[in-house]
Amino acid sequence: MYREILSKLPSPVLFVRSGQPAITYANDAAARLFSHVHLAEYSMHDLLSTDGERQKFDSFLAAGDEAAEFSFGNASPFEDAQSGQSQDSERADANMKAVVVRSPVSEGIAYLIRPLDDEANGLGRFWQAVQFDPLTGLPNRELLRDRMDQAIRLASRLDEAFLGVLFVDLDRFKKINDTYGHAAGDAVLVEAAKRLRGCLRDSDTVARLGGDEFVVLLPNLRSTEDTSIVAERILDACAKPIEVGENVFQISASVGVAVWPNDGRNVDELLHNADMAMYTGKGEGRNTLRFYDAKMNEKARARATVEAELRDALRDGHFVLHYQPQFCARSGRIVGAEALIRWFHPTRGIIPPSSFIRVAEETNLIAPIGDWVLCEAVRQGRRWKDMGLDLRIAVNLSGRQFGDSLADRVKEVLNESSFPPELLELELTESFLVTDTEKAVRILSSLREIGVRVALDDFGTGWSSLNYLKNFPVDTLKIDRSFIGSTASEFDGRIVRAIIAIAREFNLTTLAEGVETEEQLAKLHELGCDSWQGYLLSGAIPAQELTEFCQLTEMAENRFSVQQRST
Ligand SMILES: Nc1nc2c(ncn2[C@@H]2O[C@H](COP(=O)(O)O[C@H]3[C@@H](O)[C@H](n4cnc5c(=O)[nH]c(N)nc54)O[C@@H]3COP(=O)(O)O)[C@@H](O)[C@H]2O)c(=O)[nH]1
Repeated sequence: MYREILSKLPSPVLFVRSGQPAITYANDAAARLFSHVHLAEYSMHDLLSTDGERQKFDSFLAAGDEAAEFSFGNASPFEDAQSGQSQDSERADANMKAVVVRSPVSEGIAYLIRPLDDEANGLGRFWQAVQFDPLTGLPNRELLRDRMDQAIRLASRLDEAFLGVLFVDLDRFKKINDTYGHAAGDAVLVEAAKRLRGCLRDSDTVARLGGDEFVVLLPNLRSTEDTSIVAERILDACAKPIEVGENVFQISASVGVAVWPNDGRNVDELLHNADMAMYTGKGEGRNTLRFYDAKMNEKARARATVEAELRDALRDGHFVLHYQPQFCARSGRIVGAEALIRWFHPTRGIIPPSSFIRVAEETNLIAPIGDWVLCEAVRQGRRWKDMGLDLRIAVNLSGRQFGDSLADRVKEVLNESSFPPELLELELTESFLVTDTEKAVRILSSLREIGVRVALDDFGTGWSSLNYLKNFPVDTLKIDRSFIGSTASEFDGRIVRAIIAIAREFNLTTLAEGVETEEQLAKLHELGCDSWQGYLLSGAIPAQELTEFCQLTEMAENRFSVQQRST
């Protein structure tokens, strides 16, 4: 009962048990005063305002006096964030009376606190540091959680009240940080924080969780639609250019929304679901607004299962490569083979890459999987070479593999199998080249030095810029199957002709993919395409079948020549 009374006392009280460094107990008023910070993680020393006060406190403990008075709350052990100086000269925020308590149950010191400031102002810089993000001055995660918790309690007592939680993540922020340095990144964050604050009412909270992640709390909403009005305002505010020194940055934001009570009953669920909505939107493009729906959780669970199974597959050797033959248009001979991964799932059978490459990329499992593909394809190329088949092996790369260490790794893999570099062709898409052109030129040049070939996959679909061809050392343009079409009438002759003309101009070879009919092949030949692949003669097949296929085509010399077909 006494504990109950103590907890309800309007004055803040702390207690530290003898022999323990940290605060043992805080009554409700003290917890409120310190904004529900975990006081058990702090000692009384942490709370005292100056070195002088701390010395006085130590002497009090050493002397064994029954009571003493101290002031605390300001400089404490924390340095001034701007100057790095301690602030001993500044005023205290509270007075504290320390009283020794000796009872049969417990022995220690009780501290009775009398705040000098009003509670709403908090306890100066000490609590500022504990509850606010030092860069932007916004509430941090702890304070946000506390405010969300309070807002949920309040809304629970009201009829038809809603809370909106908006998870905001800046797009392209990492690139600014990496390219222009942390000072520029910090300036962008400060400006973004200011803009977010400007989109809200005083009673709303915007907190910075860390990095480029912010959360907006809209308490006591009358309608869930209000969240979209604020979210749209945030998207607009973030999409305006940000000037930092001489640079102008064009960023945007992705926003995910979860609404209490429909999308989560507590702080964790709301934050998790708003985050998931944001993440789903970001996956579909930038500058997006997504509202949480329960299916996102199902998708996330399914994704987590695939991720775990992919790890098992890599460990247990459940991936295999199939090879799709590539034909020379003039001779009709097989000149190469594209390695395409397949997953032999123990219960679900063969799973095509379209069902797992994206998860592998999102989880970065694509790095070890892609490395396995490279090694296995080169080993197979070596086996064919040993049989007298000089096939060029094409390997698809993920953007995640396209880094500064790529050339060294490729060299290592080629050396391990003594495989000629000119028989390896790495396929990449133009999207690899757009984010950091200097880096792309560096990587492609080191691949060129080794002597491996590079093909631009899906050429003409999306990012194409003739500048790439001028600046990037590549060897082959793969004409995307969407231009070849599935019937003769869908064959886009103008585009295919243009791609072939561009390739000639830049001294590159062309390879058409997705050739399914004789008519398409005849047209490609007419337009002067160098090589092709497609279901017309073969999809991707196991290595052994391709060996037999090559032997057969060798026997039927020139059987597949387009020249012969078209004449
Ligand atoms: N990073 C990696 N990506 C890989 C790897 N292996 C495959 N992939 C990528 O997955 C996508 C789907 O590949 P897949 O299901 O194997 O499909 C390939 C061919 O089977 C298919 N194809 C071939 N001929 C035809 C045809 O005549 N018609 C038709 N409709 N489809 C055909 O095309 C796919 C090959 O495409 P591309 O890579 O653009 O040449 C695909 O994007 C693969 O790139 C891997 O190891 N790593």
